Amino acid sequence: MDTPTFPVIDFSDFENRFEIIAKEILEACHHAGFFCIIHHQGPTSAQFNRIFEMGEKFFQQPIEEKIPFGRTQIRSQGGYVSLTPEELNGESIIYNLNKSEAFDVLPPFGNQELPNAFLENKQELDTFYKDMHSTVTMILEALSFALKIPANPESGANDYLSSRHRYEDSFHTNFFHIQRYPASSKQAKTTNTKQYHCISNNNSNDNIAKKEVIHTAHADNSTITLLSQKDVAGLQVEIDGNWVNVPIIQDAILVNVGDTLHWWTRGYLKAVNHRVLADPELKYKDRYSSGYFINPKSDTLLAGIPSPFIPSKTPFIEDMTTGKELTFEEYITEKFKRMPYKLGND
Ligand SMILES: O=C(O)CCC(=O)C(=O)O
Ligand SMILES: [Fe+2]
Repeated sequence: MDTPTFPVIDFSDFENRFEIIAKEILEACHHAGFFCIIHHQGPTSAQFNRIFEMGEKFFQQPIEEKIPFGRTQIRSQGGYVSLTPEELNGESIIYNLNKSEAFDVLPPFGNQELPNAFLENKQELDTFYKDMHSTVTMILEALSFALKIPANPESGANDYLSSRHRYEDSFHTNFFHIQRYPASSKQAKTTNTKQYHCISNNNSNDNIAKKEVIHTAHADNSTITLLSQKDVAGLQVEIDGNWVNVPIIQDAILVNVGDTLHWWTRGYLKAVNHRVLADPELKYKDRYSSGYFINPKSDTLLAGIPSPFIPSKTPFIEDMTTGKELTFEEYITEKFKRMPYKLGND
């Protein structure tokens, strides 16, 4: 069998080519669960690089400067995720099981306390955030259309999914995760090799030595995630049981289905495992990536999408059979209860 290729979807002339693009998105979400968009109207690589520069400025400081911004509970909102176990006021800071440190930026209108590296570029950051969300809206509208969900009877918009992920409702659910994997020449030795537990199946024949994996195989919790990797490759996605390398394409944005959308569409749209391997370049160069994790409003019922593609009845994930339909808040609480170990919200 041929090795699957990574889906690339061209967003040029979006309005006129809407139906074609929508179909391609649906096919990619149904099959690969992962794709990248090119010629889109969202942030460019140059804009992402500016955000990575802000991250770099923050990360390169001594740990004492970063600790005051630490995230201290599994579900806490925003802030610094450390590479090593650290404490803030006697509480453990959430630290990364992967070989990376991270900073989670919340949507701009919530007044998150930000370190200077971000605060001094607040306006640029806010614009970037909004632009990212506009891209999310375009993708969700296209998906609603391709899933044949009836349009809004008042406005005619395909807003079934996007109206449940409105920018102005997103403060407590969405976050932008900026991540730095230090060059291996600078890495301290860590002994932690625990894996994320995730709901999606992992049928992979994964015989890669653990030491080469710098972000273990997992599916995201989100509805969808918008990802970007800078300069140093290494991201792989599991498609049809094969690990497929995700190319770095100038100005492309990666998109993937998360567990919430997988559950919500009863498995029609797939949250697939992905991981990061140490690329040879990582020896000398830090690797940066970012993820914008989109979640629905807390009271959104994750059931009953009026689409002919989606059977209305649960259950399909054995683990999560509860006998009743769940809101996002109930679903995520239930999910975290069942997960022996979970880091951050991604
Ligand atoms: O670093 C990457 O390229 C991927 C990161 C990722 O999958 C995540 O943060 O959920
Ligand atoms: Fe991920």
